[in-house]
Amino acid sequence: MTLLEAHDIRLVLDGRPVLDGVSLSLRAGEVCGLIGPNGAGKSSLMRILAGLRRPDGGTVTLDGRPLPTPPDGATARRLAYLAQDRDIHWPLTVAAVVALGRLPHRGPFRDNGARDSAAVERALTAADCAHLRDRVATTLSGGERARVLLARVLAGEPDILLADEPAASLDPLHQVQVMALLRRLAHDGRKGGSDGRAVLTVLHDLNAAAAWCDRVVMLHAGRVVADGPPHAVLEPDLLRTIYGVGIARGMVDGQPVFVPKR
Ligand SMILES: Nc1ncnc2c1ncn2[C@@H]1O[C@H](COP(=O)(O)OP(=O)(O)OP(=O)(O)O)[C@@H](O)[C@H]1O
Repeated sequence: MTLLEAHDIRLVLDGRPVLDGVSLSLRAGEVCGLIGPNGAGKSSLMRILAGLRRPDGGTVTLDGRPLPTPPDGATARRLAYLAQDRDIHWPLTVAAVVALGRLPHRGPFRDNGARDSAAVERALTAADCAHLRDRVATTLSGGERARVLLARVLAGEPDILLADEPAASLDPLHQVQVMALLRRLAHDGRKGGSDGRAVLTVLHDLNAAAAWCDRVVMLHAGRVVADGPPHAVLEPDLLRTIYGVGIARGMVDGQPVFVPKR
């Protein structure tokens, strides 16, 4: 079942085509990786799918209806967006930053109720931030900040998560934890609500894309050039053409590995 769908999206910035006829559908129960070189248009597409930017052409639908842009309350409860930018500008405690993720559920002028507090606790634990709860968020390391901002979107308990490079500044343990978390979020939703849940995540790490994604969409120069299972999209000839560097593919302990060649 398709939850979120972009059809023939076009975006022009500073007179330059950034997205040129992009179509992509996100289905319930899947983790879909969005890959492609720097400047391919990945973040621009994510912002359009999150309802934060209007495209110059094409349509985005959520549950078959036009996506409100900017998102309304019902949309914000269903769909969350984790931006690539990991800055935290407010000198709030980590617990307070994560609690902001409940805003779509409780409104701006009410305190968190028991259900909100429980969701915040679950999110702090899931993103391995519980021990940071009383720290002032602006004093955290880059990786710690990244996990806190992930916890903030998880606290909103979204059905659809759009995550822009969620594991980019994380150490190997936390990379694995975060990718496993995204996979659980999408796959466990299959068993739960009738509509299910889904994750679309921008990744530069091809190993992570192969290990964790059900499907990979490759963007190049504002166009989708491949869309399919990881083994089909992460194909050495295509990777060399798109990235402009040879990338060796092998298997280690039953897991595909990708190594850019010197
Ligand atoms: N506000 C803007 N004004 C003009 N050009 C922009 C603007 N935002 C993005 N661009 C350009 O649009 C193109 C796509 O940018 P985008 O951030 O979507 O790429 P990306 O695939 O996410 O790249 P990266 O992997 O480096 O994060 C780039 O060439 C970028 O310079």
